[in-house]
Amino acid sequence: MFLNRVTKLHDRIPSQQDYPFSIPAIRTMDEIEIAANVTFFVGENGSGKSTLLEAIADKCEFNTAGGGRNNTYEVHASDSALGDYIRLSWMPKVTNGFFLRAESFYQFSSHLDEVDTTGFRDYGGKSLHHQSHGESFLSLFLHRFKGQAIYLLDEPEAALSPARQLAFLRVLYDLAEKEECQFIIATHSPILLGYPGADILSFDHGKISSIRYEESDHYQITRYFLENRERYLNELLKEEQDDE
Ligand SMILES: Nc1ncnc2c1ncn2[C@@H]1O[C@H](COP(=O)(O)OP(=O)(O)OP(=O)(O)O)[C@@H](O)[C@H]1O
Repeated sequence: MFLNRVTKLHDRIPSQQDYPFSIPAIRTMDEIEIAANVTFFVGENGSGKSTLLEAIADKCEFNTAGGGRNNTYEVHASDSALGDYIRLSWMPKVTNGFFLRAESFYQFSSHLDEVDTTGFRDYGGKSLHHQSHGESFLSLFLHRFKGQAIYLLDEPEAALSPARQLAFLRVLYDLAEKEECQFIIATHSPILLGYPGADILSFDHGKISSIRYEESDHYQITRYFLENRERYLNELLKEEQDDE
């Protein structure tokens, strides 16, 4: 493990009312201990997961649109709003890694087409544009990701079928356990969250706190839905009709 703590620099904050400090979990954040090789950020939409992940990518000097340190290309050059207000503590420090952001992966693939001179050696042997969305993600994980590095992934499940999410768990295991790579992953996937031994940090209820897998909404709602689909749908759709 490399990154072991993220500290918010309280004295520098200009206003608690403005983004990103208007987000409750970011406003109340003090210090986050990163306790495992695989850490998940979970929480409701808008709870601040991407904001913090992007700030960590910024401090790692990765391209905040997606990529590693050497990937500079123009795409909504998003200056991290939080990056200047956090400090990362390392033991030891690593500079290798990658920030995966599903929404700008297309632009990253175009950037790679322009600069690659290796026959896409680190990306499965062909342009990412010539692979499906899910295939290109898995190629990245399988070929580009290696030891002594930190990987920041924002909703990697976006492109992956349930079967490929399981395949990703296997890749994650090999990288985290055998190569000792570190991962921080923002996710809504109850499959990915099931990774054994991961630390799950919830951004819900206005604070960032470590929770058990079974405590996550993702696990509870998915489980309840699968076990009670008819009743659940009846209630849900009836409520909508009643509302009309
Ligand atoms: N550049 C910005 N300026 C102002 N507000 C922003 C900006 N980016 C995000 N926000 C707001 O901050 C909140 C947190 O956004 P963020 O993208 O971090 O959430 P998230 O937990 O990653 O959500 P999701 O699960 O939907 O990806 C949201 O309410 C969003 O509208």
